[in-house]
Amino acid sequence: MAVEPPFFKKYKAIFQSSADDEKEKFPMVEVFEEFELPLIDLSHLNLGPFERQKFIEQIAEAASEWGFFQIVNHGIPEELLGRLKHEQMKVFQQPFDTKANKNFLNLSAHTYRWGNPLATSLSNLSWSEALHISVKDISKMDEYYNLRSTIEECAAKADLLAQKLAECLAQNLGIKPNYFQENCSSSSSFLRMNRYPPCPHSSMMPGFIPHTDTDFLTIVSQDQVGGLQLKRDGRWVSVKPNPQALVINIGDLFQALSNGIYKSITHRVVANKEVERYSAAYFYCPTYETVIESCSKPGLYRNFSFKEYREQIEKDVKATGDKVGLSRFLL
Ligand SMILES: O=C(O)CCC(=O)C(=O)O
Ligand SMILES: [Fe+2]
Repeated sequence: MAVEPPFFKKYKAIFQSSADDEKEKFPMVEVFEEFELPLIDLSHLNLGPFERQKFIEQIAEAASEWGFFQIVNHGIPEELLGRLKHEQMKVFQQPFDTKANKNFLNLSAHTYRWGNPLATSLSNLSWSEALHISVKDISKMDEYYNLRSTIEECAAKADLLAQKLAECLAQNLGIKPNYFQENCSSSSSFLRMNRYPPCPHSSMMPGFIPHTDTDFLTIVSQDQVGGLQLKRDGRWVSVKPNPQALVINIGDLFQALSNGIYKSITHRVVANKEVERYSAAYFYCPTYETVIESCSKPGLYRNFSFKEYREQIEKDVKATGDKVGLSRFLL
């Protein structure tokens, strides 16, 4: 039984119509270099007040200059991340028909995504498959015990790490220390496992379309293949994989909360031509009722609840094929 999603079959018309369209040919190859993101050592947080302050300044600078950074000594054991990848490989090796079944893993119908249902051209067709799981639903996954328990363990560890980072970033802005404890519950976040099959046309189409993340911050564990790119000064920059590090990026909600000081940066993934790539991302989110309000005045954005933000995105994606995002909420 076939494992790979039927990209060519489903998107036949798009592949045919773009075959002789010169414009479509090389949208993915304008990368100029592989970049090492700011690399920050989390163990400094526990060395005393001076080191802690230095750590906070470092991540705050990375969050405002880059919107992205990497952390080492992050407290999520390498063994656990290895186990997650192993389980991830196993689950994506299931037949496509099994993965696409609406009851797959006993989770909701939209958990499994492949390609982009709204793709209109190669440039907005994602050559990847993903399992997007709400943390509150993990306990329902009773059939795949190892996957479930591994995800559970990862989500718990990632949640603590996300909270720690968010609190440091907030402290730098003068936001009260318990802001995240009050507004994020351990089940308001999401975990996404991504798989990028080898892509014969990786110079023509993204593995994951350019986007910003809809959360406070994201923790990404990527394997050695590479392909994650972020937009900096109008150019695409590749993030060099570092096996010891986790990638952290600021999401839309922290950009709004920080009144534009921290940047939610557009990023994408380019799939590899020959080998598959895996990544897992933890999206640190508040409860739906949480109202996001700029921490300083005058605010760049009007207040909005997380629920309103998600609903607006859903509307925009349906209407335009893309998320409009924070610019909708500018004052
Ligand atoms: O695969 C990656 O490295 C990043 C994936 C990503 O940006 C996402 O899942 O939002
Ligand atoms: Fe992302």
